[in-house]
Amino acid sequence: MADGGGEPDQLAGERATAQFDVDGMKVAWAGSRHAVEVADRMARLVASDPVFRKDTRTMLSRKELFKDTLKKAAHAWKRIVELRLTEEEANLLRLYVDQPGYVDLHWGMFVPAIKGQGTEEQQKKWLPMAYKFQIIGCYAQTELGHGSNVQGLETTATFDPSADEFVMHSPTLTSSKWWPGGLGKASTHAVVYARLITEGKDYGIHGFIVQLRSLDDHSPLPGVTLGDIGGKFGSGAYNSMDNGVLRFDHVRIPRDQMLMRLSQVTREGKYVHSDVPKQLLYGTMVYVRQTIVADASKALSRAVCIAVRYSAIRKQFGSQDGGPETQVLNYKTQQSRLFPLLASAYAYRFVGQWLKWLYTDVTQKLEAKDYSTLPEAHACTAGLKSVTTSATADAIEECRKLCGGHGYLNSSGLPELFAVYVPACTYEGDNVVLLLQVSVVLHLVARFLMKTVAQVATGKQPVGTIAYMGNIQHLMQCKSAVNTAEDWLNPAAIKEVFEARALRMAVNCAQNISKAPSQEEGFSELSPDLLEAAVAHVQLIIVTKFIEKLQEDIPGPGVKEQLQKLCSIYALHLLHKHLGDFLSTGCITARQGALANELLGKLYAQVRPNAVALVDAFDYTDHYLGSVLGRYDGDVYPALYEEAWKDPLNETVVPDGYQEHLRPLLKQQLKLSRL
Ligand SMILES: CCCCCCCCCC/C=C\CCCC(=O)SCCNC(=O)CCNC(=O)[C@H](O)C(C)(C)COP(=O)(O)OP(=O)(O)OC[C@H]1O[C@@H](n2cnc3c(N)ncnc32)[C@H](O)[C@@H]1OP(=O)(O)O
Ligand SMILES: Cc1cc2nc3c(=O)[nH]c(=O)nc-3n(C[C@H](O)[C@H](O)[C@H](O)COP(=O)(O)OP(=O)(O)OC[C@H]3O[C@@H](n4cnc5c(N)ncnc54)[C@H](O)[C@@H]3O)c2cc1C
Repeated sequence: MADGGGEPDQLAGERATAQFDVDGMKVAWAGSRHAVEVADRMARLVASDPVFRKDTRTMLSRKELFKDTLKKAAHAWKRIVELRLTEEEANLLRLYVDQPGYVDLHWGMFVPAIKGQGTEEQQKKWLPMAYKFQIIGCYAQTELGHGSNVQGLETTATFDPSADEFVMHSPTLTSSKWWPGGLGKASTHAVVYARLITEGKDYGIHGFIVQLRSLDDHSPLPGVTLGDIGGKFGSGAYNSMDNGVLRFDHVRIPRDQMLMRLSQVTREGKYVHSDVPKQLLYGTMVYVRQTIVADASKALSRAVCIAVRYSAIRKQFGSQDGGPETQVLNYKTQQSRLFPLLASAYAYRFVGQWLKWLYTDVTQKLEAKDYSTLPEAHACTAGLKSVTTSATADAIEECRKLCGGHGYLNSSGLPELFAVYVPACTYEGDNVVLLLQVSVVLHLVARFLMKTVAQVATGKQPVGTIAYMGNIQHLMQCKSAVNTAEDWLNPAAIKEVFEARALRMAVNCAQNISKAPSQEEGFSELSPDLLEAAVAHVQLIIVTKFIEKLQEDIPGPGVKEQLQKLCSIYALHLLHKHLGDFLSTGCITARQGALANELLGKLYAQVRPNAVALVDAFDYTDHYLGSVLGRYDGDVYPALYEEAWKDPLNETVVPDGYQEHLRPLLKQQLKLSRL
């Protein structure tokens, strides 16, 4: 339809200008042809099922929304069982249902916590029940008074040897468990983190499996107080989740419900710690942080897909001589705001795939009792979770603005996407707190290297993602050789300046900390700088993993070439954004910074004819996108128009409240005017 300026054929035209094989790009994005096929099948299965409709979700009351979530979760499970879906298929089906709910915590945290921290015997007992949904579990760690500081949790689990039981208790208001998803209304069980006390001694935080609700009528068990903590940011959005509050009043559980893989309490009440590092208690968080990084690319690519397609449809202003209006995607400002986000979506996708590999590798090593890579796994998951979620939340909001006024409508899908996504900056570790964890590692390495710089060639070399720091002698004094804008296309030139920037920032911090009266004071004083050093290090990891991805065989005409452009855009837009870091650490000159910006402009122009095809490669159904602006067919205006009429306000022509509030007001004003 061409009525009123809406031109769906516009997207067909955009697709025709693509200079690469979109199917090949789908494979590069998904990771394999098999992954494309399964994702496509599950997405279509969900999209074609009326139970999974979500177009009126933002108009539901909290109670209706929660009930709708229960219905969808139960229906999804029914389909998973009926169709005998594999674990991979079931996870994808749940992803495409796209409604946060208790199942996310059941599969995402309760089951992994038992797998990671339970003994074989405990796994045999609890996992089959969890796998069949005979019990529903959540992850109850955070308390009203303590979230980031896990060591500060107050809930107690005191061993009573006379009964061979633990007594779970919430001694203060601030010890109430507060936030756990699925806890408020749905869960029957929880893995509860509490201070273990035995023989009068406090042994710190440990995990316990606790039944909360009756399996007959779902009522809370004696001594257990449970509820939902209340409405959250945005309409629809994360309000489908029953984040909950939990208090214990001397609730007894059998001793064997303490998760005992890391440490045990004997029948007599003796505390025994096995030879595994204590930090494995945090293993579930490492697992989830890794999945959150992979999810960042999904959320970001959805927002970018909407903004790119709509920008190709939307037209504003004509040429001076009254010619047709211009697609807003042709404006250089729109491109310079949007294409770095498109490039970031691909960058996060590839770093997410790498992180999954790292996590699997570390897990295998842990099983073989090799704990050497645990700090690397912690620093990478914490840092990448922090940087990718913060950037993604900002990017979704930027995409909303890129869609102008219509982006602010719920029907654009962007307000809800933002509201669902933005707590990722807080949950599973506040992003600042997590970056500080990374900076501790960087500071230690930088301090060590500064001390041993003379013997660094013979000394113990840093490995993994901090290996570059071992190249300290070169990186502290190197000068970029870039002389033309095109020189910045060389991945080695990019890598060198990102490494030098990250290392110099870490070393500067370490030098300044060493001048402070104590390391603790120095660390506190310098913490804003340490955060920036950690960000520089994490951005280096993302850039490096993108470059490494391009060294792989990537089939499909033109696919690798497009990815090379996106990789350059990703790195150079960061260089442009953080120019102050690169200049102040002396890694590049002002002229080299200007050359990078010059190249960026050229790259945007090269991406422009491919932009729509690059978002098509994400392979999202209209159902999953949930946006009238991002429709595959580009038929935006009729859809926007139709969507408006679905609003409950439009159910009557004259609004409710007219008789009580509008009519008397209007009549009164009329009378006054006649006086
Ligand atoms: C089906 C598949 C789908 C899966 C997807 C599911 C996703 C579902 C999404 C649902 C949505 C939301 C879920 C949200 C759930 C939550 O939010 S759960 C609660 C999360 N809470 C936190 O993240 C708390 C953050 N705080 C911490 O992690 C720690 O307290 C902190 C690391 C900040 C500090 O730890 P401390 O022990 O107090 O202190 P330190 O002295 O700093 O550390 C001691 C040493 O331990 C090392 N360390 C710390 N953490 C880890 C870790 N995770 N792994 C390994 N090592 C760790 C640290 O480096 C220190 O080491 P050192 O002594 O220096 O060598
Ligand atoms: C939607 C949602 C779902 C959640 N789901 C769960 C769940 O299923 N299970 C569960 O157990 N928990 C859950 N949580 C809780 C979540 O893990 C915590 O909110 C999170 O870990 C942050 O802790 P906090 O709330 O104590 O923040 P705080 O630590 O109080 O943060 C407040 C401010 O202080 C700053 N700050 C804190 N410490 C430091 C420091 N050392 N240095 C500098 N600045 C600092 C932070 O950066 C932040 O700006 C959920 C939270 C949300 C929002």
